[in-house]
Amino acid sequence: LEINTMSLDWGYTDDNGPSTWAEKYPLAAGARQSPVDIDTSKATSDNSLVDREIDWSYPSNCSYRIVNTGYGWRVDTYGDDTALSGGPLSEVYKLEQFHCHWGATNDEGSEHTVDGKSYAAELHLVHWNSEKYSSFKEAASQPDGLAVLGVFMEIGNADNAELEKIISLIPKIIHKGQDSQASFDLDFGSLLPESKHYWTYLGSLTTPPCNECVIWTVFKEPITISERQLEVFRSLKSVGEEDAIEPEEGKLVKNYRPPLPLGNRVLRECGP
Ligand SMILES: NS(=O)(=O)c1cc(F)ccc1F
Ligand SMILES: [Zn+2]
Repeated sequence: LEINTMSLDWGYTDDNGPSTWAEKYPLAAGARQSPVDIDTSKATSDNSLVDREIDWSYPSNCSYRIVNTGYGWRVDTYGDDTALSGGPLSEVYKLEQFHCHWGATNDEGSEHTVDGKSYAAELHLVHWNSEKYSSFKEAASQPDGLAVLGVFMEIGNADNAELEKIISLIPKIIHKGQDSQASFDLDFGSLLPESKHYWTYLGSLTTPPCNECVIWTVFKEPITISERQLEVFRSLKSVGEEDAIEPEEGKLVKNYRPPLPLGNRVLRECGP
């Protein structure tokens, strides 16, 4: 008798959420985990980052694939002519993908918090050290393998026009496993805040297997998205089309990991 419990290995519900991850993914209990609460009084602005602003160059027109991972949407880029350098980075990193985390209500949803404050959502642009390693997969097993840019998102009256290009594709990927190929000109510059001021620290992937391979750079200034746009995120489903469940079930209303202790890690900042 084979019972298909279809239970996810991990997720964000009470029985498979962040507090249970370490049972199957021991790295989740490590001392260099992400996200963290950014205690601004602990941030040091030593001279190591002075005039080392974070530099990115992304293409204006590119083809992308957006996929419903079951944990949210993810846009896979074909990071050929992308480059991230400067700031805390010693090498040039290539953009692999970007995705988002959000909550069921607007007073939660970001993964990093600032002095205990959550934002409504958080955008992650994931890069890998293509100077030292030969693939994203290999880089994800190295302590300096990945560089993730974190951008806080708060609710404003206006839609975010760049994000709208992605949101318009979400109705095509409502169910887990669905994907959509699109080539659109995405101005990444407007997915990032005007100010380049940031905090940086050494951390991990915020989902299992929680590898401790990320140099995190979190921008201080949030970007704004509209409530409607955030509702579209929440309309995604964590189950496949074939999983017969009630229409309201399986909705991805939250996919963020709460903060872990910074421990004795250094939190640096660049810019006021
Ligand atoms: N949320 S994250 O940016 O830490 C992340 C990036 C990946 F490429 C894979 C898993 C992750 F959890
Ligand atoms: Zn993420």
